[in-house]
Amino acid sequence: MAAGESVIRVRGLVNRFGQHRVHDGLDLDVFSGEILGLVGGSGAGKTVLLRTLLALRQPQAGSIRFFGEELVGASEARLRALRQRIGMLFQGGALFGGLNVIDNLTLPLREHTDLSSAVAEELALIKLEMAGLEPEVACLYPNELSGGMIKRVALARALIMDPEVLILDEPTAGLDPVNAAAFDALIVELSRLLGLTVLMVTHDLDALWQSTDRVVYLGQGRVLEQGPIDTLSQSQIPAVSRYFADRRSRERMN
Ligand SMILES: Nc1ncnc2c1ncn2[C@@H]1O[C@H](COP(=O)(O)OP(=O)(O)OP(=O)(O)O)[C@@H](O)[C@H]1O
Repeated sequence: MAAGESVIRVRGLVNRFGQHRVHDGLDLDVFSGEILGLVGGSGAGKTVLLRTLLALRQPQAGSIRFFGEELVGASEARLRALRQRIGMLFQGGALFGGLNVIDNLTLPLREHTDLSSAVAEELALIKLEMAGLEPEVACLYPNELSGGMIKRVALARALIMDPEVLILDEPTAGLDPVNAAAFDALIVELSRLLGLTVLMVTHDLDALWQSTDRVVYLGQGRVLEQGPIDTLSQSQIPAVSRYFADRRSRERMN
């Protein structure tokens, strides 16, 4: 897909819980090769949007195109094929506690490919290295890993099927500033190296400044404003400027 084309194109998205319209005609584009930050106040609908993009939830109305293909109403077989082109890093890592690192990493390969165990393990070790981890980590269990290592293993697993799009839900939440900055730098490096398109939900101002090409602010069920972070952080829209002022004062207190 050429740079500048929409990898994800959302139009007129409506998500409703009873009378509560979380998304009310939301339009969003994620362009090929960009790192897009998604922000918004608590309850703005960021998680519901990610779940809808991953087809874990059917919206009440609207269109979602991934790589030009409509996802809303697609067959389970088509969704499986699409999901293989998307890497997802959930908050907290979502690693399987009963499996060691190498088995967590090779699980998607065992489910979706016919690769031999030896090749799958070789690939997993390459992804571990890409995520900045030593091969010795492969035989550890999740409860033997630090918070930063869990994020990196989860990132290695998100990359295991060579996705074209990476979706990250608060990737640096819970990390100290040094580990968070290192993780942000890794995301930028991998995105450039692999030509990945990245959609990242984050409240972390440092991550927004260091990593993103563009930021989208979600509010009142729609995209209220979008642009580079220096533009957004000086927005004249009251909800957006309040959000950034609030984040700045929280980060000063930490
Ligand atoms: N399964 C559900 N049933 C009813 N309401 C829901 C459900 N899931 C989400 N909501 C509502 O949808 C709204 C958006 O929730 P969502 O989790 O997407 O917010 P968010 O932007 O991710 O917030 P935060 O930054 O606090 O994580 C909230 O008002 C929430 O209560």
